[in-house]
Amino acid sequence: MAGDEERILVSVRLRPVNAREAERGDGDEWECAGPTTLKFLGNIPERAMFPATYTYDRVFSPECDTRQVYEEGAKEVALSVLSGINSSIFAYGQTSSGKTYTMVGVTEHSMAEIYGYIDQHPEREFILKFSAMEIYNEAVRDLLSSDATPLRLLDDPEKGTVVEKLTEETLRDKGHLLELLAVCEAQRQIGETALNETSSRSHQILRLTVESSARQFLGRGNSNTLLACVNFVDLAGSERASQTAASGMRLKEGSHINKSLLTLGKVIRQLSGGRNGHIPYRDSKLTRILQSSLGGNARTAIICTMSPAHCHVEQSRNTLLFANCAKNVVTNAQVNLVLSDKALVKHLQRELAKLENELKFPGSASCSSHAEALKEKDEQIKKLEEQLKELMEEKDTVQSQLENFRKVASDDHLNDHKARRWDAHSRSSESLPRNVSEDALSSSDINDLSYQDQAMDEQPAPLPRRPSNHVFDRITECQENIVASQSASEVSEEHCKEVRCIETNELRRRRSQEAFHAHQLEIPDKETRTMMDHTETCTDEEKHGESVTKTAENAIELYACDSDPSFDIEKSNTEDEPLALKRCVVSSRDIVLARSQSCKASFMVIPNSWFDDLVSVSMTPPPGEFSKHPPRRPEKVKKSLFPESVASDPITDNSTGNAEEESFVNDMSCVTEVKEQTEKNDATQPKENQVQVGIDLSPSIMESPSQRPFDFRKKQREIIELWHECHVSIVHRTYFFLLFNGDQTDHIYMEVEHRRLSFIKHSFIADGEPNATVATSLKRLRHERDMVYRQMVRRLNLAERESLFSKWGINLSSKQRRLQLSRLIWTRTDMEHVRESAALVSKMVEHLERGQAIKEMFGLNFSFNLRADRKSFSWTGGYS
Ligand SMILES: Nc1ncnc2c1ncn2[C@@H]1O[C@H](COP(=O)(O)OP(=O)(O)OP(=O)(O)O)[C@@H](O)[C@H]1O
Repeated sequence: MAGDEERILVSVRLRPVNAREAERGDGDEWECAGPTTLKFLGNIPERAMFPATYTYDRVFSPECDTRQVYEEGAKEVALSVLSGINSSIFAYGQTSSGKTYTMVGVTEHSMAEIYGYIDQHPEREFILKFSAMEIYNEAVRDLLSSDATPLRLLDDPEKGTVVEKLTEETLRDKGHLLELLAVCEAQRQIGETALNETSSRSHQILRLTVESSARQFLGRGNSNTLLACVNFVDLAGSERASQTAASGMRLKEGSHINKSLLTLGKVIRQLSGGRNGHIPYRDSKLTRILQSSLGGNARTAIICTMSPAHCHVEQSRNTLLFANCAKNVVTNAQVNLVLSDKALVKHLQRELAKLENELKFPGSASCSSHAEALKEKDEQIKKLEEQLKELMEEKDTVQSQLENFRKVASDDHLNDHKARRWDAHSRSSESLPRNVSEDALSSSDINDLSYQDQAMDEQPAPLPRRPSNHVFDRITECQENIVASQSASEVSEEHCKEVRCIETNELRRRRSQEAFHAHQLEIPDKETRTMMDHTETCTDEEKHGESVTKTAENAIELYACDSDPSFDIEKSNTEDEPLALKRCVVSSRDIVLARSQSCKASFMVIPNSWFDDLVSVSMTPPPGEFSKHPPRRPEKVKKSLFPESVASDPITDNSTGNAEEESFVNDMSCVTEVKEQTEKNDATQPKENQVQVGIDLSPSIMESPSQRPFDFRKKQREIIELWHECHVSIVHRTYFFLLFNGDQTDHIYMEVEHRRLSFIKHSFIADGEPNATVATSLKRLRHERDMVYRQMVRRLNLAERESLFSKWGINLSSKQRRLQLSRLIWTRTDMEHVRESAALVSKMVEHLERGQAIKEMFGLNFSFNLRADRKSFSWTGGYS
């Protein structure tokens, strides 16, 4: 319990002149000028440093009896023991000044009052214990024991200094106490000095311990006990040895007495100036034992006794100086409450709760620094956790890319193998659509294609013809290859086909019939074969040839580029026309669009099943395996794509199988063209079939872009809407949006994009309801948004991010702001939103700046798993 600071109660008692002094006529040097003032009556030398008057808490004149001294100078302090407060009463003064005389009286009065208090408080149970010791020649002796063996002092962590084996008698009653006091008096070292015939040669400490508890709580386990002790200390004389004419034993006693008193003086002086520095309690037995009473947990009263004699003026002044110091000493007495086990548990629980509360709500200054340190550490941990999370996400992304890369490599290996097989077959005799996945194109594939281009440029030779008797064998083999590779390269394989449309158109003029026939041959089911048989037996071959030629011409018109200055179709003769067309397509875009990875690029983010219908045609298994790999709607597709009006072409039948050229012939590429021609040539063809294959064959779509004015804005808006509906890659959207800005040369690209998206859109709902590819597409889109979300930290500083958040209406105080933003981009189709989305995504993707990105990027692969030897997009490094 917290105590109150108070100063030592210091009083001075001036004893009467004794017989010796009176006999010498020595006395009356001092006068009690008031209850607190002592005045020196003698002459003070001019240069003397000591004052004439002294003020203390109480000054007792020679006329005051010990009762008054007790009442006014000790009682309050002494009786504190009944309240659980330690207390000490000292008597300090030179020999024969009346210390023992005073302390005996004070002790007796205190004991009497204590017992009187006990008698007045029957509700409490008191236990009184008494012990007594003396310190003689710096040895502690038990005054209640006949054994004069010095006692050791021990340091107890709770009690402080304790005297080992000191007898402590539990008082039965007041009479018992008086008996013990008598024993102490008898045991105390007494000797005769020149000043005192019965001089106390030791420091005596009588200790009464009072323990009290409320009777009503006794035995319940929750009672509180007050425990304190009061010391009555009768010090040995503080005089100098010379003044007592000491010699021999007395001189030795004097030196020890003075040692303890000297230390006591040091301690008092030290304490009087505050608690700064070292307090030499341990320098003497006296100060060690009384340490708690000297500026500690005790109330203290010092009664300084002095002789009025002139001959003792110097000692009297020393006593007064000691008193002056003592009155400045501050003590901090506390109530000593001893808790029962149960009460102790309760108390400890309260303390624990208090400490926990301080930790939770650090309000005090002592806790604030710890709380700040904890907060700082928490923030550091949080940052590290975020960094770790981002690193883990990056790791997952890289791992995913690696797996995709491995998959592509595996596909490449497989497709290379197929390609080699196919090339072998092609070179040998036949010309069949190449169904090798573009997605899995290896560098050798690209080289092969380049070679093919070159070969075509240099050798626009007459179209080869295939022997009809090998057709179905080749189809079967091709389909086997396709089925085998389907699972590995399904996406790219299908996606490439659309772009092959563009490729194929270059050759349309010179080999439209072969290509057309090749597609016919890819429909191996019974109905198709019947149809083919029919066409082969058709006698109107010329008519059919014209029809096919017209189809090819339309296709060429669709992709013709008349804006390129290098293209001079008028200069081309008939044989050179394919070459000229090819040049047109190539030179107009500075790249062989047909050769690009554009198909994969654009379609990598588009689920492969968007093309399932068409793939089912190209991948239709041979008749014997049809049940294993049933096409989804082979009959409808077949009817749509290969109407009975399509007749066999003897040229096709007689194809010789130019491998390079045949590799350009793609089943899918022709599908659209054939559809166009079919639409035009066979007006009776049911519209139903067209819709069922998921292609919009409306005139607006099928019209060649070169044949109608180029309304860029309108087309752009339509494409943006389609992007949104088809959940197209936001990177693709961004690239496309930034690359194509309305140049005339952009026309064809936008037309292709528009048609592609229209086709995808219809594929989404080809079965009357959104198919599973929508979910796949959305999943990939979400993945892209996640990448954007992560890139924001790298590409944008805090200010830029906050500016963006504000611009996009994201509350700066909300959580997951970057995530919110990533989920917002490209979610609307208004131009302002589109521009901002494109700007943001381009910022996240390096090197994506208008003008810098060449337009061939339209055809590049925006996916993350491209082979290293291709120019590809990378989130971390732009294009590599
Ligand atoms: N106030 C007093 N009134 C009457 N007599 C007193 C008073 N004070 C002391 N005396 C007497 O003076 C004598 C010495 O007193 P006392 O023994 O108490 O001195 P002391 O300071 O204890 O000396 P020492 O240090 O040598 O023990 C005693 O005979 C005592 O009766």
